[in-house]
Amino acid sequence: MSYYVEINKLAGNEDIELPCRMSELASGFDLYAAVTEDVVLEPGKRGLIPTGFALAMPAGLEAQIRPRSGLAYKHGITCLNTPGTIDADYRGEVKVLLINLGEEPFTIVRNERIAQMVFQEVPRVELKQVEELSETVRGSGGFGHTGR
Ligand SMILES: O=c1ccn([C@H]2C[C@H](O)[C@@H](COP(=O)(O)OP(=O)(O)OP(=O)(O)O)O2)c(=O)[nH]1
Ligand SMILES: [Mg+2]
Repeated sequence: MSYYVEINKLAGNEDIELPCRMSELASGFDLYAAVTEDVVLEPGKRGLIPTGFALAMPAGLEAQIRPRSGLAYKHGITCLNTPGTIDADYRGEVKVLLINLGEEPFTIVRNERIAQMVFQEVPRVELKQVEELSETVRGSGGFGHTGR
């Protein structure tokens, strides 16, 4: 399936790159930091990083905000709430909640790629309350009950 998603650059962010696929078949659009000055994340600290844009997705889509593996591997930088959820009806600025799990301070500079955004289809589900659930072999076994 292909979709059109509207994107709106917010005032003051004319210089910020639009989310961008870095290769033809990349799952994610890389997101660029719209910080107005350098932000230093000390080890163990988190920060809500603006991206300078807002979206309007059609019903039935969501966007997930995911870490970039390079930043995670090299610097311990990840998304605290990964995958972040952008609802189809959200019209505010998309933001990225980063946390520094590394040992060194990490500086985020304007227009640096900090995370990626993956669009997903979301089925429309209604919950139906019942008195008893259908039986399965697994039943209520979970959390490693099949072994390590
Ligand atoms: O990484 C994220 C996660 C969320 N959001 C925005 C878009 C999303 O639609 C909204 C709400 O997110 P979520 O439902 O995860 O947060 P909540 O704590 O449940 O807030 P709310 O009560 O506003 O739904 O915040 C972001 O910009 N970045
Ligand atoms: Mg919510």
